[in-house]
Amino acid sequence: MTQRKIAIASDHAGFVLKSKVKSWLEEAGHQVIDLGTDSAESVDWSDYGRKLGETVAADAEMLGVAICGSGIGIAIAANKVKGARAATCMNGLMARLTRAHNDANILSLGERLIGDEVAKDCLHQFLTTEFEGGRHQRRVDKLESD
Ligand SMILES: O=C(CO)[C@H](O)[C@H](O)[C@H](O)COP(=O)(O)O
Repeated sequence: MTQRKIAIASDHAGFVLKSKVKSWLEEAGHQVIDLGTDSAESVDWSDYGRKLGETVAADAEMLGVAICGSGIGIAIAANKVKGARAATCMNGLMARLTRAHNDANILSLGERLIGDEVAKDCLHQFLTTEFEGGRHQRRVDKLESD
């Protein structure tokens, strides 16, 4: 697998899975930038989603992993940032398709909704699938037109 720069962020409800994701990615040789949160103390997904969106959107080579309880709130926050394309995924097929068709640059996971094996499969698919371009590029480009 190509080694990547991967930023990760979670709220308190995603903190445990974020710690595991960090280990799995580092074991696989990826460079991980951990944007927090750093404990299970209650924080706001809106802050961490924005921070992750800004970090990933600023570097075309970077991918991101966002985690909250459902994977929804933190993705909504990341997607407010221009250039961030976060997709909440519940299985590996969704993670593969959002890379292949949407050129998603942030995988969003819900710690309260999926187990470790599903999370690992989502990560694997997300990191090993290339954007297909072509007709999909035209659609993604329209996201950036004002
Ligand atoms: O944003 C969410 C809902 O889409 C996440 O699941 C949050 O992690 C959740 O709302 C946090 O809830 P809590 O009761 O404050 O732990």
